[in-house]
Amino acid sequence: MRNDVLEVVLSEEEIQNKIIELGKQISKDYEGKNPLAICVLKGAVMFMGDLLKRIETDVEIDFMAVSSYGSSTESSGVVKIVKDLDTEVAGRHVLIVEDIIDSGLTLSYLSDMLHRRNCASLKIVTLLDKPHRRKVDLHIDYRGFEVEDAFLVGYGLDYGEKYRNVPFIFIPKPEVYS
Ligand SMILES: O=P(O)(O)OC[C@H]1O[C@H](OP(=O)(O)OP(=O)(O)O)[C@H](O)[C@@H]1O
Ligand code: HPA
Ligand SMILES: [Mg+2]
Repeated sequence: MRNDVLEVVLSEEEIQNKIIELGKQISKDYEGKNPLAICVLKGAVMFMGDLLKRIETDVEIDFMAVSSYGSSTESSGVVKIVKDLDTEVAGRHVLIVEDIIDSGLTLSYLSDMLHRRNCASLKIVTLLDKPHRRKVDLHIDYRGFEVEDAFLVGYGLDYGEKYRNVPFIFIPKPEVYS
């Protein structure tokens, strides 16, 4: 075990079992629809890879990179697009794949942008949801886990770009932030 873990919040097994469930539901809902899954980089990269393997219908993929946290644990409130999509979304069934929804600012910004580009439908799947932190109203179609109000890392989630490669999700010891 790593020595910077205060508490393991979700084990590798819990995460993977939940992804199997989400994959089944999404496969059923999108049967025959050829959806476009959009990974919100960088945090959603692990979840995207594991989830796609559990979706049984044909899916196309693309990536967007946005950033609002930088090396802080609080959203700056300004969503910066670092990389836009390569794919035309007009007329497509878009599924946004996110690791965590916290204030909701990132996804509210992205959803508005994709609606303006005239996608045929837009749904959101997130592995983690922190509903108590929400600053804007947001409809979430598929949710893995509701989590407590603590800054989490691992499985794609970072603090200052660290911990993304850890296969489980945890609360780090307080000294990590100092
Ligand atoms: O609901 P919000 O308060 O907007 O927070 C959620 C977003 O913040 C994180 O991304 P971040 O901006 O840290 O970029 P990263 O994915 O590259 O870490 C996370 O991956 C979500 O995209
Ligand atoms: O809890 C979190 N951890 C890492 N990144 C985040 N971005 C929003 N909330 C979080
Ligand atoms: Mg981050």
